[in-house]
Formats: sequence, structure tokens, C-alpha cells
Amino acid sequence: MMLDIRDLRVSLPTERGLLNAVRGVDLQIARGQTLCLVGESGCGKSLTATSIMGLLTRQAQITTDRFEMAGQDLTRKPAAGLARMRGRDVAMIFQDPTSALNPTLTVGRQLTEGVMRSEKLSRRAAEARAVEMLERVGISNPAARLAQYPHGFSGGQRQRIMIASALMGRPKLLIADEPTTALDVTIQAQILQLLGELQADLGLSILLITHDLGVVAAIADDVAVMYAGRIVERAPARDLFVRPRHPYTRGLLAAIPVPGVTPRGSALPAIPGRVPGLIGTLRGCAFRDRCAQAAPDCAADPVPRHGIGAGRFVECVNPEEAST
Ligand SMILES: Nc1ncnc2c1ncn2[C@@H]1O[C@H](COP(=O)(O)OP(=O)(O)OP(=O)(O)O)[C@@H](O)[C@H]1O
Repeated sequence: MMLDIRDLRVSLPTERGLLNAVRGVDLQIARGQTLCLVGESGCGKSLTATSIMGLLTRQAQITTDRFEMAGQDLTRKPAAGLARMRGRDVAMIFQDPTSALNPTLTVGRQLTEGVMRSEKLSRRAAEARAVEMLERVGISNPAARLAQYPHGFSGGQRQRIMIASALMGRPKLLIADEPTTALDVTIQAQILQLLGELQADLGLSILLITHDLGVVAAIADDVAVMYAGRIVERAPARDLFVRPRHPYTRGLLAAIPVPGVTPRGSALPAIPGRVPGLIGTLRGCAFRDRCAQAAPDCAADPVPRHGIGAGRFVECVNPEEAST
């Protein structure tokens, strides 16, 4: 298992009280597997990712029952362990390459600094690796481009440079938070294809956060659907598209066209209502106010989790039967 997290909880103090943004998340990612984490804005996807990276603000309160990554047990001392692993065993790419790359430093400098420090590589060796990684992500003439600044590259190229930068420490797990959202559609497809190739070539495990189910269909092995700080359904991607069990997953699928899955021209009903506030304790199913199938049982706490075969579960009082 590349990543095994049990009962991750993240709370943030706010003026209105404690915001329980991540409320008991379990996440397992196998070696070489791509897991997509999907859900509406504000459901805790980014906080989950940043806690796995150990990059949350200091005010955040994080607890977990188990936290293992790349063969290391980080449960007891996550901060110290993650500081060691970050940029090496695990690396992250962000939504907006423009803000993540420093405009005043050459690409070569930005790519090499981390590994010169962490692996004590000479400048020459680090530059050779930077050239290798830029080549891998499809930047032409990489040796000459090390001397250039980020503004000399297009948006899509800058995202490729970000990915090259994440690969510099030869990570085993790559966390990508909405890596294609800021890009236009053609470039998005190219970046996704690149991630898929990297995954196959390097045996990377990828945790990809997206609200775009088109992205999921293109790249995911498995999908975890997050709602109000919990994973409410997890399934292999194909199964999830064909047989969504949680009413929320059904709503998401109905609200977003998926190329090759949603018939062209079909109506796309949005999910009525809004995500509940996460200040204070939330009991029972957090989706029940928006759920067409809600019943009195749905207030029961905790919400029952049904396992449906290997790697599949749904957390719902009355999950949908398979629609065969
Ligand atoms: N530093 C912070 N302080 C206070 N609240 C925060 C902070 N960061 C995030 N939140 C809140 O925590 C909740 C979860 O945020 P998070 O960014 O993880 O959601 P998300 O699912 O990634 O959404 P998006 O797709 O919009 O990024 C939201 O209600 C958000 O407003």
C-alpha cells in the first residue's frame, strides 16, 4: 500500500467556532494506482491533500488513527516524518503553475535547488536530472531552457515544468490538486495524458483531486467521492460510473456530462440545496437534507458503511441497488 490513512480528522478554529472540515476520512492507495478524489467545492478535498503533505496551517488540528506512506509509519510523528519525505517520497502539484513557480528564478534554479539540498547532489548532477525530467514531461530542448524564466513558457508548459519539479525527487506518490483547472481544454487533455504516461512509466501512485468527472473518466483507477468532510463512496472508476450507489454520487454524475458516458444533449439537473455548514458537530448523514431518498433513519449516527466487494464501499442508510 502506498498510502494508508484511517480516520483522518482536520479541524480549523474560526470566529464562529471549530470548523470540522475533514471528519474521519479513510484513504488507501495501492502502488501504481491513480485515485481521484471528487466532490463539490468546500467538501474538504484540498485540506485532505494538504494534510497528507503536512502542509496545513499551524492552527489546524489534525488527528489520524493510522498514517502510513511509502512503507513508513507516520502515525506517531507525522510532522517530522513528512518533512523528511516531502519532495522525495511524496510530491504535490497545484492548480495554478503561475503562482507556484517563482518568476524571478530561472527554471533550472527552481528545479535543482530542492535535490541539491535534500540529496546533496552537485549542481551538475541536479541539472542533468532536471534535463531528464523536463524531457520526460515533453519540454523540448530542455538543456537550453534551464536558463529561462517561467514567463518565457506558455501556461501548459509551465504546468509541465511544475510536474517536472515534482518529479525531481523521484517520488513514489504524486498528489495533484486540480492540476488542469486553470488550463484550456486541449492542454488539459495533454496534461492528463502526460500524468497517465508518467504513472505507467514510473509506477507512480497518484492522488488526483478534481471536481471534473471528465478528468476522472480519463485517468482514474479508483474514485473516492467526498461530501461534507467524509468519503461517502469509493469504487473502481468504471463501477462508479456504471453503478453509482450513493445518492450524492448519482447526483454528481447526473449534474456533469461525462464524454462517452452521458448521452449528448441530455438535461443535467444540478443537486438541489447546498453543502451543510461544518462548524460544530454534524450527526447522521450530512447529505440527507438534499437527498430525494432521505428517511428518518438517515439521522442515525454513525451512518452505516456497506462494503460491496473488493475496494468498494458506500456510506448510506439506503444505498441504491445496482441498476442493471
Ligand atoms: N485556512 C482555513 N481557515 C478556515 N477555513 C478553511 C481554511 N481552509 C479551508 N477552509 C474551509 O474548509 C472547508 C474545506 O475546504 P477545502 O479547500 O478542503 O475544500 P475543497 O473540497 O478542496 O474545495 P475546492 O474545490 O473549492 O478547493 C471549506 O469550508 C473551507 O472554507
